[in-house]
Amino acid sequence: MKIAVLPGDGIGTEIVAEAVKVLKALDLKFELETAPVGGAAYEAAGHPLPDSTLKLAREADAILFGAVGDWKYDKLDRPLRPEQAILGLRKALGLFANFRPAICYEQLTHASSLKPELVAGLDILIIRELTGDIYFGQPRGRRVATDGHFPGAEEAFDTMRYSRPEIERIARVAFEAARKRGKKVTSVDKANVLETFQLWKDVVTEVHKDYQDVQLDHMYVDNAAMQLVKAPKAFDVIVTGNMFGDILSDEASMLTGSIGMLPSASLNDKKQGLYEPSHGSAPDIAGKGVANPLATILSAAMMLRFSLGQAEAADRIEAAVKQVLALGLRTPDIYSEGTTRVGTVQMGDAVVNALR
Ligand SMILES: NC(=O)c1ccc[n+]([C@@H]2O[C@H](COP(=O)([O-])OP(=O)(O)OC[C@H]3O[C@@H](n4cnc5c(N)ncnc54)[C@H](O)[C@@H]3O)[C@@H](O)[C@H]2O)c1
Ligand SMILES: CC(C)[C@H](C(=O)O)[C@@H](O)C(=O)O
Ligand SMILES: [Mg+2]
Repeated sequence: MKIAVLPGDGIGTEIVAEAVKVLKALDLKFELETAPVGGAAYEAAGHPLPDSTLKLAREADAILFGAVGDWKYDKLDRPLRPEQAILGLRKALGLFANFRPAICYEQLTHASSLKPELVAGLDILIIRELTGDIYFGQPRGRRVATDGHFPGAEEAFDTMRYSRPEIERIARVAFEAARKRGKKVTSVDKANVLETFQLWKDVVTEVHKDYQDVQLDHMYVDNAAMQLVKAPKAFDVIVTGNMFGDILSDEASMLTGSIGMLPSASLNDKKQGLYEPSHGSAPDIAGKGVANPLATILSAAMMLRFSLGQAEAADRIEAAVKQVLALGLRTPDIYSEGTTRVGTVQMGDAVVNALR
């Protein structure tokens, strides 16, 4: 089993080190190969996704990814910015299905942004389409406006696009996932305004005919953002487009206590996968040893389950995380009174100890 380890920038290196430590503590044989990505790769090789890193990612059975980005690269031309590395990997490997489970662990109900009773037992799954939408739609660019409110002014434009097969395959992923859990899918769109999402709604409704055992609801994204904080437990599986999924998953992370608790899996149709926390490189806390490594450690568990056929090892990691939380250990982002504040490395060590 070959795992490509791409730590990236900022807290990426700190949290991936902890996940690697946890993987190494399992009695499994992995070949781990590390490569630079993002700003780190730009510094080392002049490009955020060097060919050698992409090659390694393609050849590996799975990819463990940290995070990329830093404000200092904001002035670079877009193709050279660190974020292009993760977008490029998703596109190159066809990782269209992004699973972002928002689970509120029993011990963290008091760390959530919502009242404990609203999040106790929360277990929802956001399935975000990851290789389409306005993120990748062409054309895009800048030009001088020839119409609109300010003809002659500089304007910028992006294109929101989805094709029928793109929607169909992500809808199937969502219905299949719902079949194994709460049997309910909420498809989140903006069909009242956007043609792209009218097609989305039509196609999801058609695909649903093959999944009559699963309940399907449609919800506009603005309402979904509101319902997520009003009554999050009313959701089971949420399926949505690339941009709405990006935003709603950060929102959902706060129900779990912190974005440092939200893992993710990005899969293609061959079940090859990239596993990363849903958060970014957190430049504000990078290098301070305080980042929460649990989202990355839980992403490693998803990797074992989805790409490496090691469900038992995944269960063990998840149980170890629960045990560490039960011991009262908390990085600052999930700290609450009466618990013990620890740093990134101590948290990783505690998970390793709990595995033993
Ligand atoms: N997949 C990725 O690599 C990815 C994802 C999101 C953002 N980014 C990039 O990261 C950079 C910073 O973006 P941002 O600040 O908007 O988002 P961010 O997710 O990096 O940080 C948002 C807030 O959450 C906190 N946070 C994030 N992860 C945490 C953790 N594990 N433990 C504790 N606190 C944590 C940060 O300290 C910050 O206050 C940008 O360059 C952005 O483009 C990359
Ligand atoms: C860094 C950025 C390109 C990325 C996204 O928007 O997909 C991030 O926010 C995420 O959620 O993984
Ligand atoms: Mg995001």
